[in-house]
Amino acid sequence: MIQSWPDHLLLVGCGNMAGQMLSRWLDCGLDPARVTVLRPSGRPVADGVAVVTDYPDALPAGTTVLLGMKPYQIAAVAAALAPLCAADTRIVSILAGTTLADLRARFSAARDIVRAMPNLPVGLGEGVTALFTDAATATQAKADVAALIEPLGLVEWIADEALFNQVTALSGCGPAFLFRFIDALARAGEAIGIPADQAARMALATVQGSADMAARAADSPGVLADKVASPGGMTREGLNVLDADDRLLALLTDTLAAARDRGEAMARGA
Ligand SMILES: NC(=O)C1=CN([C@@H]2O[C@H](COP(=O)(O)OP(=O)(O)OC[C@H]3O[C@@H](n4cnc5c(N)ncnc54)[C@H](OP(=O)(O)O)[C@@H]3O)[C@@H](O)[C@H]2O)C=CC1
Ligand SMILES: O=C(O)[C@@H]1CCC=N1
Repeated sequence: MIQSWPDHLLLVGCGNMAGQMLSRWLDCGLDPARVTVLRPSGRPVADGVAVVTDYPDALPAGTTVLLGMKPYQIAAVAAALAPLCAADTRIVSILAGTTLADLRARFSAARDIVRAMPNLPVGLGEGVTALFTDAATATQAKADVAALIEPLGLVEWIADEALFNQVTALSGCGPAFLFRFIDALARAGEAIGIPADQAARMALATVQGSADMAARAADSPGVLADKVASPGGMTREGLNVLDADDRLLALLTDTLAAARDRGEAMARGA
């Protein structure tokens, strides 16, 4: 597709997550002169990107604002930013646990508000971003936001905001769970006698190769697992441990549920 970028993009906060999004956009051709980053530290971001430590007096017409600070900072940010917003200011929020209703209440002048939940691999164009908005957001704004997010990887519109904490648990938090898995696979290898550095290399490459293969395969991951397992062989014995009482499934379900519950608590202001 031919990428059409916002004329003006203001990032409020540019840390781990928004920084990855911006890095990918710049790699894909976004003109840095269109970007302003507001961050208290004033730390430089990238060549040509303006960094400010305070809000401008006004926003250029049609500015797209990416809210990329921590969720608990929304009240302070909205107090300073909302008076600068007009009907044509587009707001994209990546704040976990911050509902569209909350954003609409705080940015009442803005018509187009979209919740986005990216994950860290967006910096490679291999991320996942969930999107949600409501009927008040214009169709063109939805399309423009989707086009902005598209270079980051998989884009999934979520029909029901009630599922937003669930998808955040799966894909937003997911990289942390998978990094933990890779680490645990390596440490388990070490525990059964493989030198630590070799186990770390082998665990990472095994996960990378398996994910790449699963992404290209016609078979589902569940079927692929069975293809690795020779009847009466080693893999089946290992799978029997993971599968006993749905151990791995139960562990991951508990993991996602805990993350989801925290999102719901954050939405209640906890
Ligand atoms: N980390 C992740 O994997 C994901 C995070 N998110 C969401 O992204 C958001 C940011 O998380 P993350 O990037 O991890 O956090 P970071 O701590 O890495 O980044 C926070 C950013 O906010 C800036 N900031 C701090 N105070 C203010 C303020 N008062 N006004 C404006 N900006 C401020 C910081 O500035 P400075 O750089 O100057 O310190 C920094 O750039 C959160 O809302 C989180 O829910 C969503 C999906 C995944
Ligand atoms: O931990 C958090 O709250 C955010 C949301 C998804 C990833 N990081």
